[in-house]
Amino acid sequence: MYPVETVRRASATNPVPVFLHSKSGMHSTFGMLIRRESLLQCMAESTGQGVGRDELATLKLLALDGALDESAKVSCADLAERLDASNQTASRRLQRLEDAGLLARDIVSDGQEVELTGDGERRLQSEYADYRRIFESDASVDLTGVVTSGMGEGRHYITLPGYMEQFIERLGYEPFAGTLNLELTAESVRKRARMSAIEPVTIEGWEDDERTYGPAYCYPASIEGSDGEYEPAHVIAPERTHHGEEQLEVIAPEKLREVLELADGDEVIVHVSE
Ligand SMILES: Cc1cc2nc3c(=O)[nH]c(=O)nc-3n(C[C@H](O)[C@H](O)[C@H](O)COP(=O)(O)O)c2cc1C
Ligand SMILES: Nc1ccn([C@@H]2O[C@H](COP(=O)(O)OP(=O)(O)O)[C@@H](O)[C@H]2O)c(=O)n1
Ligand SMILES: [Mg+2]
Repeated sequence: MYPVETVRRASATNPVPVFLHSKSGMHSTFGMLIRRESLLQCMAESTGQGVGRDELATLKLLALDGALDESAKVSCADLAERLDASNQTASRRLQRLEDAGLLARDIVSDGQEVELTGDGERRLQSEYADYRRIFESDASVDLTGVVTSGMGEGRHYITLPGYMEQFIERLGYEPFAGTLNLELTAESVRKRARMSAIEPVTIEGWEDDERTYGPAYCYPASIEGSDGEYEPAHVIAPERTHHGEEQLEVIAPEKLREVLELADGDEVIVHVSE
């Protein structure tokens, strides 16, 4: 068991829409997106990052200028004009984006070269996912990864009655005791953020006498191996996890290693859709 403090928690750049689907009243009276936006701002302020709506708009503009795949040259004066802001404001926004790790900058003699970092791209992907959610009803995403062995903890968590009872009721099946772990390709790690365009089934957190257990979000999926495709299954994203974004965990009523004849290193495609 790992101390809870070492656990990676969902953050503003994490695709898992933890806050949108929390049953703790986060979105009871306000529109979801407004609420999330204010939450992001508030998180940014509380961590001193200062990344809010204005900085995100700046980040989008830089991506449109080509700063996503390679560095792009910008001048503060030009940026200021396009943002309808002063030079000083434009400069401050770039600084904040850099401080928050969303933008890499290189000052050159006649301006600066900027490029979005991985976190910067993920932040925009997450915005994009929100818009897909608003405008597209049949959002789906295909993720590719290879089967890996994890820490052997999945079995423990899946079979805890506090989770199991909810799985049976909300997913309509009793999951096999464990999670199939996949190590995603670099491209799929980036694409993963698009999952937040898909409405997950929420498994709520709970507590016993000793500790609290975090919520988890289940995204409907089918799993395609070289031997065929399996459904039903769900990508499970626990709010508290020891894994990074390159690991995807999948649950299903049966042992996927057996039904799809999978072994470590085999490639599978996970089709996630509503
Ligand atoms: C339904 C579910 C709930 C979980 N809740 C917690 C939790 O409350 N605290 C925690 O430290 N880890 C939690 N985990 C995450 C595990 O500790 C771990 O990150 C991961 O699921 C282990 O997977 P592996 O054994 O397949 O590598 C949860 C996992 C699942 C599947
Ligand atoms: N639906 C599932 C869930 C887990 N599994 C496998 O069942 C075993 C137990 O899952 P686990 O999550 O406790 O173990 P690890 O993923 O940590 O190796 C692992 O070998 C998983 O890959 C599976 O084949 N199909
Ligand atoms: Mg597992």
